Amino acid sequence: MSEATQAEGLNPELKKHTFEAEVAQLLHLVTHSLYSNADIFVRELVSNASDACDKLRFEATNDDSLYEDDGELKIRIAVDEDAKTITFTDNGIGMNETDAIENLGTIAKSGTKAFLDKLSESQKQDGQLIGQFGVGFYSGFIVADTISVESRKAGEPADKGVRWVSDGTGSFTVEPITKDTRGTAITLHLKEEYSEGEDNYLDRSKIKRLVNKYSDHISLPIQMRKEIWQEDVVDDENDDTPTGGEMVLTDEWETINKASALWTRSSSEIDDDEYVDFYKNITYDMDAPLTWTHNRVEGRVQYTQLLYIPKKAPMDLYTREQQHGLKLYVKRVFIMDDAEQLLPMYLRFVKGVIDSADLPLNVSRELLQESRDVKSIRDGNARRILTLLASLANSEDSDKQEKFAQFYAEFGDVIKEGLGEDAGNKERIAKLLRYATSTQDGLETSFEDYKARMKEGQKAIYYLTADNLAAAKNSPQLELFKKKGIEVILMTSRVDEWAMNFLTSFDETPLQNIAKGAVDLGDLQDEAEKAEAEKAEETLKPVVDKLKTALGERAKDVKVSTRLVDSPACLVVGEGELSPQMIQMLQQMGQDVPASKPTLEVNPDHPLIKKLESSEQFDDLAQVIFDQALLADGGQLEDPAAYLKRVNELLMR
Ligand SMILES: Nc1ncnc2c1ncn2[C@@H]1O[C@H](COP(=O)(O)OP(=O)(O)OP(=O)(O)O)[C@@H](O)[C@H]1O
Repeated sequence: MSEATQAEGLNPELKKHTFEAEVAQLLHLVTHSLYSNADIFVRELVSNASDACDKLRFEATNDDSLYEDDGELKIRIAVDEDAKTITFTDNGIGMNETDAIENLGTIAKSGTKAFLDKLSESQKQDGQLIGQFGVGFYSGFIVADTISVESRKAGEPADKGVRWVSDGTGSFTVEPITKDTRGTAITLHLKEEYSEGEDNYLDRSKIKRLVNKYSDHISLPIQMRKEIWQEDVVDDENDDTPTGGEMVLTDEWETINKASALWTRSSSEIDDDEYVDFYKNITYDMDAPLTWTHNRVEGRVQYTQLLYIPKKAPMDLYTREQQHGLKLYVKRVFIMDDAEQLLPMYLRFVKGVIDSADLPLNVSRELLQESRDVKSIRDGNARRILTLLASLANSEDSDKQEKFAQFYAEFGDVIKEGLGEDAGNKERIAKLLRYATSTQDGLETSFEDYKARMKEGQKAIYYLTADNLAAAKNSPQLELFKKKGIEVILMTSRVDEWAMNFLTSFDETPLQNIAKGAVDLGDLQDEAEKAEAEKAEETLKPVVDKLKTALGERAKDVKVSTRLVDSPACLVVGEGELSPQMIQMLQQMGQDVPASKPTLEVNPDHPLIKKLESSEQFDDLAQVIFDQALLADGGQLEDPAAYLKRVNELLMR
């Protein structure tokens, strides 16, 4: 702490102190780098005043007399245009001389000191960066050339008050004063440039706006003197033309914030209407939310989460520029909107508020990205939302089931992205997924339901991806499964194939895409069938070889199929390879995907394949069979005109 010296020629009790070296450095940075963020002083001083009230409330739990018959904690902001000052007054815990010297002359937090030391010269010019750590009280010096603090500590006599004054350069003075009221009044003597023109902080409406923007949810009343509209009084009896009135300041104080942070209240005291109103307030959604969850989370980081799931997906859910994330508060002080670090991408539709006392007040987006505390909040939020969804999905209550169905119709595809993004929650996400199947049309079969219906001896969950339900149901790949009465999950959304790359099993049962790799029905295939397949492979070998030559570069290979019943042929890609549709989709999205060729599988029992062997138009027929297999798979022909020409020629024979 600084050495006190007697200031010459002034109050004999006035003592001059020099700032701790780091404070002087910080003050220099604050005034030189933060001028473009000048507004923050309002937030910082209101937040300090609110903290001081919180501290008093806490101390008073053991000693009621600290309230000194003034238990109504509040913050007042007064503007004096003549003196060019703005004063923040609170009736919180207050400070005595020792406190003032200690708290306003040093930097208490070791982290801030370390941060300061690490900054390079150019970084010190960077307002964003400087704003990251708690500039707190010192932010007042961005706009003020002198700050005077008058304070008296709760429970101490009136003559133990203190006046602390500084111009924010190298030193400050303290002197004893008599102050009847408990608490602190901080007066900023505004610099010329902040008391006129665009940046005029003497403008009451500007201060009100800033309080509403940053501190609306401070749970104490923040008051300003009430202004009323005074009509111009017309004296001239002969002339009653209105000449316009003016705003007049009254002696009455009015509360300018809502003074209640919904999320800080216990959920048992909040009714549904309040939750819905608050949601509408923060989202501008006209509709009520589908559901919400409100919790105090204790653990490594303590925070309150109030998370909402909207009823409808926004138009821009899939555009990259979509604003998402939660509102972040630190100790009820608004920090930022759309804090995207607080939620994983696949939960970008969730709205709400996070309030943590463990994050620094001046936390920036960059800092959020690196913070372990933020990661732990993000993980907590993801788990909480997935649990909420699971409780809807598994509920016996038809209302909740209906809500889940509504949710799934709007956001089902987005949460599938989580399979790739959030490996830790893959199982939880997989449990929420619902599909149509070859035996059930509605989007309602879960992997769990499917497993419960699996045939005896079935070792895998079979699924098929296609562009739409009709294409999936008519897919040649499905024929053998239909014949054997094996249910297959039909996935028809664009993200399915991509998402399923990340999910290879569910609850220890492997998941198998029936259009990829060899069909392995395991115990569901009997010995006789296997023997027959081997025989067919042998007899058809000359045709298969000839097909390979005819198709050339188009097919990777040609094989005798065991999965076809009614169709002559189908296309198959290798295990782990991308389907032709997926390749096409990625290419449309501008991604550089290496082309990979499918294998043509032919049905040895189909008349068309049988006819091939002796056909004079072998080559044309081979191309047509390949093209049709591609069409049946939902693919697009490279040369539709050539295909039609071939088909027409064959028809005319
Ligand atoms: N209105 C006030 N009443 C009582 N004490 C105050 C008041 N304003 C500031 N102080 C004291 O001064 C200290 C320094 O304030 P400052 O805003 O610089 O840091 P902080 O509030 O501790 O940190 P941060 O602002 O980053 O949360 C506070 O910790 C508090 O002890």
